[in-house]
Amino acid sequence: MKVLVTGGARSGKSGFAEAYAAKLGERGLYVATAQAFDEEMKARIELHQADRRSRGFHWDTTEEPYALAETLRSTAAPVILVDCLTLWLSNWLLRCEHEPDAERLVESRIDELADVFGSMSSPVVLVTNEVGYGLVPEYKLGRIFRDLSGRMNQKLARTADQLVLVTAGIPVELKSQAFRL
Ligand SMILES: Nc1nc2c(ncn2[C@@H]2O[C@H](COP(=O)(O)OP(=O)(O)OP(=O)(O)O)[C@@H](O)[C@H]2O)c(=O)[nH]1
Repeated sequence: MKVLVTGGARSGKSGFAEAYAAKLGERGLYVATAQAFDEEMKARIELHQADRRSRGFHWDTTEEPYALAETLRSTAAPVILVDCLTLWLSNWLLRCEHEPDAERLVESRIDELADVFGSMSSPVVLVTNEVGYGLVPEYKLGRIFRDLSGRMNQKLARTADQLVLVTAGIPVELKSQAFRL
């Protein structure tokens, strides 16, 4: 079962993805891609960790800002939840930003991730963001990020058995296993 959960910031997508993943298996691996660059982010992450504990979500946690494909390939966890791909993408773009072919380099990471996602036999839930609804970003890097995010989501949604859009806390199923072509 390959699930892609998408939505805007604070849409409730992480909470939904976590509850859904917990239904797919009692134990699993939570893969966090966020990095605590400042105190605000550190506090936010600690809050998430405390919140998970208080809700009785006792999965193993791993923090992996870059090597997602490798993590998915090597894990023996019965269920995997990754939160979130947008930060993972941004981590890669910032790492490659001074390379002349940054966009192509990051795109090849997306392709690698999509390949691994397609070959997963254990249930996996990936969380991503809808980033393209606003204004065209003023800076080139922002525009590249927006385009890569859109292409990444399309590639993963094509492979997913199920695509869920979360808006204002309400999950809407956009693709179900029954409609997989
Ligand atoms: N490093 C690390 N990051 C974590 C951990 N738990 C959660 N996160 C990160 O927290 C982020 C999600 O939190 P927020 O940014 O507050 O949520 P949001 O995506 O804006 O809001 P929702 O749409 O409501 O989920 C994800 O990118 C996770 O990677 C953890 O244990 N370690």
